[in-house]
Amino acid sequence: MTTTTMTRAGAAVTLRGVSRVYGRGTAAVRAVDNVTLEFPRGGWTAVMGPSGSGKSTLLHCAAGLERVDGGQVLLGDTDLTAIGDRALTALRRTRIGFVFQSFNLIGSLTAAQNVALPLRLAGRRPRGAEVRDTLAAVGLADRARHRPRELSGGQQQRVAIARAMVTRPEVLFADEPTGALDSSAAHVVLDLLRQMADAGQSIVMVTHDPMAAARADAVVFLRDGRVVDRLVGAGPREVADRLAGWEAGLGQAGLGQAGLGQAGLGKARR
Ligand SMILES: Nc1ncnc2c1ncn2[C@@H]1O[C@H](COP(=O)(O)OP(=O)(O)OP(=O)(O)O)[C@@H](O)[C@H]1O
Repeated sequence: MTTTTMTRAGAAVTLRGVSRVYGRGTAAVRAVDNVTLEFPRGGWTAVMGPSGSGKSTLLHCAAGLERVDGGQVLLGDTDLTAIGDRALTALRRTRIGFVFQSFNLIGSLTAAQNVALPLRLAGRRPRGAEVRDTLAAVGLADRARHRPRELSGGQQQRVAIARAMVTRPEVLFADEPTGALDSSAAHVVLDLLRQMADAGQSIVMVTHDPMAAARADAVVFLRDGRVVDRLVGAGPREVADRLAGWEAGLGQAGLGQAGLGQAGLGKARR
C-alpha cells in the first residue's frame, strides 16, 4: 500500500452534481444523489458502502454504461452527458475498460479471442503480438488457447482484465472484481491491479472487501447515494472499521459515540 498518491495532473473522471433516479413518484429511488467527485488520473480509487448505497450505479454512470438524470460526467475533458449514443458507444469501446464480478467472458471463444474482441468491436484487426502481450501482462501467456471453462476463476478474471486493457483505456472500472474469487486468487488479481496503478493506470473499483479496498490509494464511502466519507492510505482494519460505522448507520460521529474501532473523526490522512 502506498501512502503517497502519485497522480498525474487532472482528473481521469469528474462527476459534477450527478444523480440517477430509478422509478417515479413515491416509488422513486435516488440511487445516486447529487454526487460531486473526482477520480484522479493515475490513481486507484475504491468505492465502498452498505448494500444498496449506489456503488454499482455510480460506477456505471462514471463509465458511461448508464445515462444520468442530472449533472455531468467527464472522462478527461469529454462530457459524456453531452454526446449521443453512437459516440458514447465508441468511447466505451476505446477509452474505458470494464471488469465485472462474474468475468462475463464468452464461453465459446479462447482466452486470446476474448481479449481480441474489443479491438474487433472497435473495427480494428488485432495484431497477434498485441493480444499475446496483453495476456502475458496478466501472467497468462501460456493459456491463450484455453476456453473459459478450462481456466480457474482467478485466471478467468485475469483474462477479463486483459480484455478490458487491450485497448489501453484511460480508466479501468471494476465492479467487485474479487467478489467471486477465493482469497489466494483475489490476491493475484489485486497484485495485478496494484502493479497497473503503479504503472500509471487510472482504476475505479467497487468492493465490499476491506482487504481489497486497502490496496487502492483512496477509498470513497457512499451511503444513500451520497459520498459521505473518504480515506487515503488506510489499512484494512481502518477501512473495515469505517465501513462498519457507515453500515451501522452511525457515520463518523456515531463511531466515536459507540466506540467502534479506531476510525476517529479525523479527515482523510495522506
Ligand atoms: N435497474 C434498477 N431499477 C430500480 N432500482 C434499482 C435499479 N438498479 C439499482 N436500483 C436501486 O438503486 C439503489 C442502488 O443500487 P446499487 O446496485 O447501485 O447499490 P450497491 O451499493 O451497488 O448495492 P450492492 O452492494 O448490494 O451491490 C438500490 O436501492 C437499488 O435497489
